[in-house]
Amino acid sequence: MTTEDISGTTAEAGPAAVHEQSIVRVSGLRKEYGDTVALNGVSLEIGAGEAVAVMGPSGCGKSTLLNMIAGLDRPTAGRVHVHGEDLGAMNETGLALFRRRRIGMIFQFFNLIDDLPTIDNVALAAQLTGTPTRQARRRALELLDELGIADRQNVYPAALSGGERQRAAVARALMNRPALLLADEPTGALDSHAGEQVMDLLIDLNELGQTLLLVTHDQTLATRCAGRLVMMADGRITGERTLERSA
Ligand SMILES: Nc1ncnc2c1ncn2[C@@H]1O[C@H](COP(=O)(O)OP(=O)(O)OP(=O)(O)O)[C@@H](O)[C@H]1O
Repeated sequence: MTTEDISGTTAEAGPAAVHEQSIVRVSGLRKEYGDTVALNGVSLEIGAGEAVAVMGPSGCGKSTLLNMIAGLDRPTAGRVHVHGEDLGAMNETGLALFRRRRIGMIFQFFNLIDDLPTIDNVALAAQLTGTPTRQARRRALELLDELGIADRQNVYPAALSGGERQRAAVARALMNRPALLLADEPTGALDSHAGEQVMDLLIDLNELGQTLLLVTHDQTLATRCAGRLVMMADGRITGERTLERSA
């Protein structure tokens, strides 16, 4: 696999460029849901090419942080910059465009569309940004091929295994060559073998230069895939450390 083939991230974001350029800059982030303070002053910077895992007890604000960085929800206070863009300065249309073009997301339960064959689930991500159908399907097929599931292109999600579904979801997330790949418990619904495959895939992508932010309860996933671990509790970052990737 080459960087261009799969992540589409160019050499400028390769391992040598780690930290030279911030992909994520979050400062003083606060998020309230009624009386609940989900985030209470979170600041975090992620350099190009980094793989960062966020861990912490249930309800500590991990998914809320991910959602703010993805522009899926707006903070009560604080700033989020992704790839140099200030999310707070964007209107809803701008945020939707930003998400489609700059962010790839994978979730525990894949979020594939049941009524679309695998290839169209993947291609749709590019079609929504205006890429012509033929071109989008061509890239979708290339990605499915790189991820080892090209033979499943015409199968509907219900007939895919868990690991194949997550691979399809990764392909969809990579369609628009995102600056940032966000993963929320990406192995949470998978058996150990499929989980291993998805971990290997995330490691490969990061080694090719893809910046990765991962939320997980799974210590193995964090230590295998990430180079930095950020610990959260009660809506705050309580510590962080560099990880030696355990291959
Ligand atoms: N849309 C929402 N409306 C109201 N409260 C919310 C909403 N989203 C999150 N919360 C609350 O904010 C807090 C942080 O939730 P969040 O989902 O970010 O935690 P988490 O660390 O990701 O948890 P888990 O590990 O269980 O997924 C929790 O108290 C949660 O109940």
